Parts: sequence; C-alpha cells; structure tokens
Amino acid sequence: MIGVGSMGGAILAGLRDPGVAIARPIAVTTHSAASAAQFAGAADVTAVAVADDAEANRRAVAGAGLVILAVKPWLVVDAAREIAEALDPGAVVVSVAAGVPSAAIEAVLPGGIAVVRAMPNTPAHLGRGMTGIAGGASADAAALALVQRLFETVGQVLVVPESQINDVAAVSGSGPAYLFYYVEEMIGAAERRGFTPEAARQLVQQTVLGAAELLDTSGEDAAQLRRNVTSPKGTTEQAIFVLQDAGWGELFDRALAANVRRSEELEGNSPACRPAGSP
Ligand SMILES: NC(=O)C1=CN([C@@H]2O[C@H](COP(=O)(O)OP(=O)(O)OC[C@H]3O[C@@H](n4cnc5c(N)ncnc54)[C@H](OP(=O)(O)O)[C@@H]3O)[C@@H](O)[C@H]2O)C=CC1
Ligand SMILES: O=C(O)[C@@H]1CCC=N1
Repeated sequence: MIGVGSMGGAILAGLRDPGVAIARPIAVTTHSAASAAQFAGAADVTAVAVADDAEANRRAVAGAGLVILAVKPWLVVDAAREIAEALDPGAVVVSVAAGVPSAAIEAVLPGGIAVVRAMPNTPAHLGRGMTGIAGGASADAAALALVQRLFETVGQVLVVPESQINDVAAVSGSGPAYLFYYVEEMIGAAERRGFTPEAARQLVQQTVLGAAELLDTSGEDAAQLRRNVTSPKGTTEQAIFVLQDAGWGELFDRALAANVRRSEELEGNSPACRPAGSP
C-alpha cells in the first residue's frame, strides 16, 4: 500500500484484523519517517518512508499481486509512474484517489497491469466500510473479483461503472463526514438548549448509534423508522416540517453536486488541484 494516511490507514487497520485471511506482512510506504514510525515493531506490517529510502515505493511493490495507491489525487499518477517498472507482470493496481480516471493511471503503467478504481470510506477501519469499485479498461473480471474480495474483508462492496465512481465518492466516500457534521451541529443545538457539552454529546451520540443499529437490524427502512418516531400531531412532526421547509432534499442534491464537481476538477490531475502548502 502506497500511502497510509486517513483512508489507507483505515483500510490497513481493517486488514490487520486477525480474522482477515491475507498474506502478511503487508508492505506499506509513507512520505515521512514519522508516519512510518507508527508501525515500528509490528510483525504484520513493514513500513518504510520515501523520505528515508527513495526506493521505498519500488521495493514495496516488488513481488506484490495487489498494490493499493492511497496517496492524494494530485500525487497518484506520479506514484504509479514511479512504481511502473517495479511491478510484477500481472499485478493489480487499485487507486482509491478521488477524481483521477483509471485511464490516467493505465497510461503510465506497462500493458498487462490491471487498474481498478475503488472508493472506500473510513469505517473500513472497523470492518464496516462501504466501497464502490470500478474496473478500468485494463481490468478483467478476475482483477475486479480480486479487488472485490479485498474490500469485502473490510465491509461491503458495490461494483459500478467508472462513470458512477464520482457519485459513489459523493454519497458514501464522503458520507461519514456529513454524518459527523450532523452530530457536531446537533450537539451545538442541544448545548444552546441548556445542556452541558458532556450531556449534549451523550444525548446526540447515543441517539445516532442507537438509530444506526436499528436501521441495520430492524428490517425496516429509514422512512418507516422515521414514521415510527413521528406521532401524528406529535412533537417530532413539527421538527420534520421545519427541516422539510428548509429543503433538506434539495440541500443534499446541491451538496452532492458540489462534491462531484470537485472530483471532475481532480480528473485533470493538474498541479492547480493541489492545495497551497500541500506536498
Ligand atoms: N479520507 C477519506 O475518507 C477518503 C480518501 N480517499 C482517497 O484516499 C487518498 C488518500 O487520502 P487521505 O488518506 O485522506 O490522505 P492523507 O494525507 O491522510 O494520506 C496520504 C498518505 O500518503 C502518504 N504519501 C504522500 N506522498 C507519498 C509518496 N510519495 N509515497 C508514499 N506515500 C506517500 C502520506 O505519508 P505522510 O503521512 O508521511 O505524509 C500519507 O500516509 C486520496 O486520493 C483520497 O481521494 C478516498 C475515499 C475516502
Ligand atoms: O474529501 C476527499 O477528497 C476524499 C474523497 C472521498 C472522501 N474523502
């Protein structure tokens, strides 16, 4: 795995679960020595920083059947180019980068290397991830199936055409952030109604956890579960009316559209996509 930050680290944490059957040690690389040092002494992971060893990425992929590129989108094509000649013939390369098309990665790799896009999310850390995968033109059914099996070890997988991968990013890749933002805002609203920060956090967090568990286990869909809480002429109904009047549905349409627009900007993979101060 090339890059083990928020996303690569979450996938790696899921893969490190002893219940996951995978060849070990898992070879990972980072940019900085400090990031690699977090794996010092681990028996199941070997981590090397490119800051310490300029050959780290090439060494890490030698002999690997499956390589995951989990660096920032504006670095992913350079990373692919760097490892190109060190890849085993027949290796499968997975990019989790937002926006960057498989064709841009295929263009810098030797023929015979299959490229698959994956759009996971951070609950992969707990084996509860949601990952969309899409094969590039170079990927046959066996390559796609291999990547599907990999991500199924850290959650659920949906196979989509590559034309839909930006939408997967907008819905489930970024989705945990929307939920965490909801929690932040609800805690703020609870505090403004007079609860201490601790009490507000308890009320909101346990509600989200309990509701998610109900959604997962009750066999009822979200609309029915909402109706179960919303007594006709009751209190919930009044709050739901306010949210509906504020146009929640349309607000989510706009948020997802903005997310997809940013993926489309990243498709260009140009240096202009790189935030100021970023490596
Ligand atoms: N965060 C998320 O929830 C999701 C992210 N993604 C995608 O995952 C990718 C990574 O994002 P994220 O994890 O958030 O980013 P982070 O910045 O958290 O992680 C990037 C990782 O790449 C490493 N790195 C940087 N340059 C190199 C290099 N030349 N060689 C090897 N490793 C390198 C960094 O090392 P160091 O720590 O030393 O700088 C770090 O480990 C992005 O392309 C993003 O689009 C996809 C779905 C969800
Ligand atoms: O914010 C981002 O660009 C990445 C892609 C999906 C989730 N996080």
